[in-house]
Amino acid sequence: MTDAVNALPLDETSRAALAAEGLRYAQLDTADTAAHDRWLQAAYRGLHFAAFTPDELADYRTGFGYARSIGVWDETGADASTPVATVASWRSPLSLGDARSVEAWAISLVHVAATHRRRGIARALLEGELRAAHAAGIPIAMLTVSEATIYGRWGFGPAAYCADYRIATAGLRVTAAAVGGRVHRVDAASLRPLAPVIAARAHERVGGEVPSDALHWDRAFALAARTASRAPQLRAARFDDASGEPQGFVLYSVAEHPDDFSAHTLTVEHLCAATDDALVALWRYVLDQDLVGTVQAALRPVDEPLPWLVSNPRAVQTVARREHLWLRVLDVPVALSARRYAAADSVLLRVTDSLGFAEGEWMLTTSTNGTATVTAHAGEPHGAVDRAVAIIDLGVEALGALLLGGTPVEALRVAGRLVEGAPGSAERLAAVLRPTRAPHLSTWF
Ligand SMILES: CC(=O)SCCNC(=O)CCNC(=O)[C@H](O)C(C)(C)COP(=O)(O)OP(=O)(O)OC[C@H]1O[C@@H](n2cnc3c(N)ncnc32)[C@H](O)[C@@H]1OP(=O)(O)O
Repeated sequence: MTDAVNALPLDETSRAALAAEGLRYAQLDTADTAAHDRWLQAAYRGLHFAAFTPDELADYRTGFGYARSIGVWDETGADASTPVATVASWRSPLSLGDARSVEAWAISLVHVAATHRRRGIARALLEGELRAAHAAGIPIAMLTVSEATIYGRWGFGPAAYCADYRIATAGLRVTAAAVGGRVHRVDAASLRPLAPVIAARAHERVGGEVPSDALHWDRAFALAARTASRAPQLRAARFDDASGEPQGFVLYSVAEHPDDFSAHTLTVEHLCAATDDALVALWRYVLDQDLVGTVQAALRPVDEPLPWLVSNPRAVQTVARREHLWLRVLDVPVALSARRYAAADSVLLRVTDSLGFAEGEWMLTTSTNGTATVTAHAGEPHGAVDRAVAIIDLGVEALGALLLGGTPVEALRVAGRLVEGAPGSAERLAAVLRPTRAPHLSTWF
């Protein structure tokens, strides 16, 4: 059953727009098992995943039932009971670093069947989600995307980035100083209960993280029907600090090299560290494996200290770097006042938003203790503000991109995505937003 906190009312504007097209827009009744199964099959088929088996459907019905699942049905189609479009959403904390977080509306499983594309169905779904979340007082919407070309038009901007690394480990030494505590090789399944606990601690250290649900962790640990066949390949290690407290873990698999038994490839499936010591110790464990020539790790932080842990920084190749978490600000004062800031200053943000939620002039005033106040700037028209204030004109998608401090202000200025209303304003905003660690999201949702 959809969790009560996620059961926001259906958006009437989108319902009417789709009804005018002869389409029924409705919230899925997750108590109806057959309807739920058809919705799940349609949503995942829309993303080109293989069809679910009955066991897999049972996992997903239970594991994903908390979400608000919406479908669009075409009663004139050959299979009228299967939705031609889907979207799922739920309330979730979004980490902001410095042990802070803010509530956000997570949006996922957006799909429109190939038979119904380019008729405005996705627009109705997305705008419906944004209006529903805004009406419920949720300050930010967020998603991870299939294509980076889709969501900017609805005010989302890329706010956290990720990198894929490949490390040539032959002859490579880990030069980082040894840390206290120790790494234990363990059964993957034994780690499963600890994973969300350690992840929650790790997420406090960085902006951009979103807690994973139980089904996600079951899949990661090869305990779900969908991934059970991977269990024999899955290896695990746990890091305990000097007092014996688990502070990190790594899940990995090793693929044999067809010709060279000393050049296998180790893939880091998930490395989670709640402390610096855990991070260093787990990377040491991974990189020190004999008979491995290559280590690869995807979806890692862009500021991973890997090159600085080893004897040869060039052995660490960044094979991909891309945007990962997209944010859409719905309530500027709540979104901006939730995080900590790196410097004291006053910045007037003049935000344009075609959907209206974030439109306005907002005064961000930060103090030396890192806190901020954000108020609607009711005073002067453009250009007549206090000369001591930095002034930035920007669209809501640029505001989303900047929110966690992971997108360079200067790059947005050069690209014309923001405009200085007073000289030096971009540099001042960058100083205010600078995070300790690059924002990072270690999963998809
Ligand atoms: C958060 C997530 O779930 S990410 C997963 C997104 N889903 C997928 O990638 C699955 C495959 N793709 C699809 O299902 C569909 O093509 C969707 C959902 C991307 C788009 O659905 P549609 O109903 O065709 O979109 P709709 O007709 O409402 O188009 C709205 C706008 O988006 C644009 N658009 C639609 N698809 C794309 C695309 N793939 N790339 C760029 N722009 C697109 C349209 O041109 C239109 O632009 P406009 O601003 O000029 O009006």
